Amino acid sequence: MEQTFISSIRLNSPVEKDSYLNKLPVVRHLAGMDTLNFSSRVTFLVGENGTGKSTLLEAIAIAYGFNAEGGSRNFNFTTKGTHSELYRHLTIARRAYPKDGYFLRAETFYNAASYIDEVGAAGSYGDRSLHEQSHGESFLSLVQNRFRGNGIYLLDEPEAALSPSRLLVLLAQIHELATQHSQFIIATHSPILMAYPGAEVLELTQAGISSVDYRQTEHYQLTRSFLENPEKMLGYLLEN
Ligand SMILES: Nc1ncnc2c1ncn2[C@@H]1O[C@H](COP(=O)(O)OP(=O)(O)OP(=O)(O)O)[C@@H](O)[C@H]1O
Repeated sequence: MEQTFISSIRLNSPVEKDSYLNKLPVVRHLAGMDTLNFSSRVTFLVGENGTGKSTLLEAIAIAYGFNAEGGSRNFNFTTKGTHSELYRHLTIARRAYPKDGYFLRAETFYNAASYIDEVGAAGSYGDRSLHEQSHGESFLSLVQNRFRGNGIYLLDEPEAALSPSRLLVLLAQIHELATQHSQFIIATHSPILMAYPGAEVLELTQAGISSVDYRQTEHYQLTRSFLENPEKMLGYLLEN
């Protein structure tokens, strides 16, 4: 088993009865299990839209000490306090302390970039304001310039901004950082990313959370069937 910074999480108290969080299968599942273990250097959270991947990742990030809207653990800004209360109910088992860390969310990346400009920290991000780069460029710039290794990196749908070739660059960066003793927990829909060798793929479904081979995921199977025979699938889809 590899040494990870976050080795497991558990629900330490019941979520408020009238909260929407109780309806999320991931929360119900956590309530019914002892711990959810993170034993690989790279863990993917996958599943259908709305299954609670971002909610879980955000709660892990806040409980670990990150700013709810993203950034390093030194970031301290809020533009819209929309995060859930789940973090209050999470206990995180830490096996070691990282030298670096970042919580990256596609949806609040713009606000994090503004904060970096405001505090004059662009030097650590490739010496160019992230706002002067395209979404994908700024995203990769962040990973290439700011992620230093020996760190914990929580990424929410990093593929959102990236072309397929840049996604492969990201995969190589993840590998380099993982071999430098980093841990990644990544919510994703990308069958390319989740193919990272040795990664654990945790699939969130209505039934709860299970560890699967990435080839078993709907993301992989649907993308593969489509690309193998687009005409067939489009025929079914569009015939009416
Ligand atoms: N403030 C809220 N009140 C009620 N329901 C909410 C609230 N915030 C989120 N939800 C619901 O929680 C569910 C889980 O949302 P979440 O963003 O975690 O899903 P996800 O798995 O990350 O989805 P996606 O793949 O689309 O990013 C969604 O069905 C969403 O509508």
